[in-house]
Amino acid sequence: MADLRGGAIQFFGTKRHHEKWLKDTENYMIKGCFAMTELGHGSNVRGIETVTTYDAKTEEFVINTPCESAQKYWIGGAANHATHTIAFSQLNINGTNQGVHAFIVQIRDADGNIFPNIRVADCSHKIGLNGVDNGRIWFDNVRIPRENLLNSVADVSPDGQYLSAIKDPDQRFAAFLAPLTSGRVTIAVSAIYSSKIGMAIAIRYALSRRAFSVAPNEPEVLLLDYPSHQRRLLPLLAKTYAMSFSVNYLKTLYWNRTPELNKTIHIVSSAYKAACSWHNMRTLQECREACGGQGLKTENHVGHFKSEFDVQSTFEGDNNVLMQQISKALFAEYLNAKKRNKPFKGLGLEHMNGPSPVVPSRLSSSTLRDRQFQVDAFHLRERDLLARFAEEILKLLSQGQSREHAFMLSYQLAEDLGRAFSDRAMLQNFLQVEESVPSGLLKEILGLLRSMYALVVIDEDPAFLRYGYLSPENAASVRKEIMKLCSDLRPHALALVNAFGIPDALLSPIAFNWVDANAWSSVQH
Ligand SMILES: CCCCCCCCCCCCC/C=C/C(=O)SCCNC(=O)CCNC(=O)[C@H](O)C(C)(C)COP(=O)(O)OP(=O)(O)OC[C@H]1O[C@@H](n2cnc3c(N)ncnc32)[C@H](O)[C@@H]1OP(=O)(O)O
Ligand SMILES: Cc1cc2nc3c(=O)[nH]c(=O)nc-3n(C[C@H](O)[C@H](O)[C@H](O)COP(=O)(O)OP(=O)(O)OC[C@H]3O[C@@H](n4cnc5c(N)ncnc54)[C@H](O)[C@@H]3O)c2cc1C
Repeated sequence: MADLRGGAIQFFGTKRHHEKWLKDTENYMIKGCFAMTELGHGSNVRGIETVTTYDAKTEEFVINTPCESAQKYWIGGAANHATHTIAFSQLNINGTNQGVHAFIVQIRDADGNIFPNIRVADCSHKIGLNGVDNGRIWFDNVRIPRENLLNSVADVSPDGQYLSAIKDPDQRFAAFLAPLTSGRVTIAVSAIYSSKIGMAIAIRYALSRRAFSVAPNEPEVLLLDYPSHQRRLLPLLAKTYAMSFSVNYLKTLYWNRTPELNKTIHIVSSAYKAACSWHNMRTLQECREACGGQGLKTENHVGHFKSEFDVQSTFEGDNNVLMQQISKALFAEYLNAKKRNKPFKGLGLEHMNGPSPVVPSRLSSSTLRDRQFQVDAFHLRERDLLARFAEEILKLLSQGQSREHAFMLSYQLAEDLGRAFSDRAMLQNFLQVEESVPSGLLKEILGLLRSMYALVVIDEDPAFLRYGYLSPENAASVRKEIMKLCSDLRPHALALVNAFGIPDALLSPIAFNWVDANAWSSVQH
């Protein structure tokens, strides 16, 4: 995708690249694409098989696709339009593999003719996102100037010496991956935009659609007056609000990024991209079903959006793989603190430095709605899961397992921990927004939404019961309180979706007068 390519030149490139390529990329004289993924390797970037060598005689790099699994795959824009690509490849200098590097390669001329030694094919029809021409690229010993190596992290001198200020191959690799973060931020934001549209359509429809009377000669009941319908939609609305505040926080964090924050932004963007894209799919499915048959009409968006946005859990990093980055990073923080006897600092783990929170044995309605109880419950879960995860990893290591194998075997606690981290960070983001609002009705309604978010997270995660953070009686109280919160939020449902500020034109006929929209007079004759 052009924006990824432009970003890659900005991040991986240096002055010579910025001056030569950025302007033409921005004004679309150059149509770019981003060729990282291969048929054989997508998540495992370190495993890609494209190989680049250096010819000191001609001061050129030679890029080659050595086998069919090395063909670049899924490359957005490559099938029909892109003139240039950022090709990711192993760099082999004098027989030593220096790891993954990025190169600018022209693949078509301005008239769209494929360049010599380049082969391109289409990835064919997809279940969604068919507006993007995803393509496949083979490089047949393509020669490019030495200057086309994006050299912000490493360089090759004219006589073929490999030069890099980052000696540690892991950190050099990390530097090459850092630009992916902006795409993940974009996807997290975009996922919540589409969740908001789905919610606005489904709730507005539920405020006009009726089904069954509950007493003779009474009007049929509005869908949103069914407690069960409220239970299906309003917790998702609360989560959408929580994630909207969270992606705004992430955008600010990214916008104000510094090299020291790179790692934090990688972890938070991985967590939020996964959480928000999974939430979007779940929300769109529930909204689609809540609209009944109308949810299947493309013009009503909610169903169609599912196929368009399903890819968000995969591209820019598979969600399950990105979630592993969180537990890996938290384990490193745990070792750093415990083994070096240093306080936790960063990633919001400072709560680990204080005493373990105690959850009251009897959870009244006011306690369940109390922000301190909610924060304590989330802190307790994260703290306990991190300790359990670290203990399991250290035990496996002491039994002689490799680090990679230990992480592979501890996936259940890793997934629980990744979720606990993400939920707690989002609750913090929500509370920051709520605290910034002056007392009054808006603050009260935000408090209801925040409590709904926190209690639904507790209700949905078996860890709270599994590890004893809550008793079965307390878990039952949580469930009852959610029903009460649905009834408290019901009167504000329309205002809450209107507050998203989505222009009517971006909603769909069933969000308005769907009888008129389907009247004979509106049938195209
Ligand atoms: C430039 C952008 C401009 C704007 C963009 C707008 C875009 C709009 C989006 C819509 C269009 C999308 C189209 C789709 C495009 C694509 O899909 S592009 C291809 C995407 N592919 C991936 O995301 C690959 C996913 N895999 C990885 O990222 C990595 O392989 C990995 C799984 C994260 C790492 O695996 P591994 O080999 O196990 O290495 P580790 O040991 O885990 O990591 C090494 C160290 O590097 C650190 N690190 C990893 N990633 C980053 C990062 N992004 N930023 C910073 N640091 C990173 C990691 O934490 C490790 O550090 P240490 O633990 O300290 O060693
Ligand atoms: C529509 C679309 C557009 C795209 N655009 C681009 C683009 O422009 N440029 C580009 O470079 N790429 C692009 N991609 C590729 C995308 O980035 C990859 O699909 C993604 O990184 C996942 O890699 P993969 O498809 O090889 O899946 P794999 O990595 O093979 O993953 C398959 C499954 O294995 C699981 N898995 C993988 N590793 C592990 C592990 N260590 N532990 C447990 N489970 C694991 C994953 O969770 C997943 O469920 C695009 C993809 C699509 C579908």
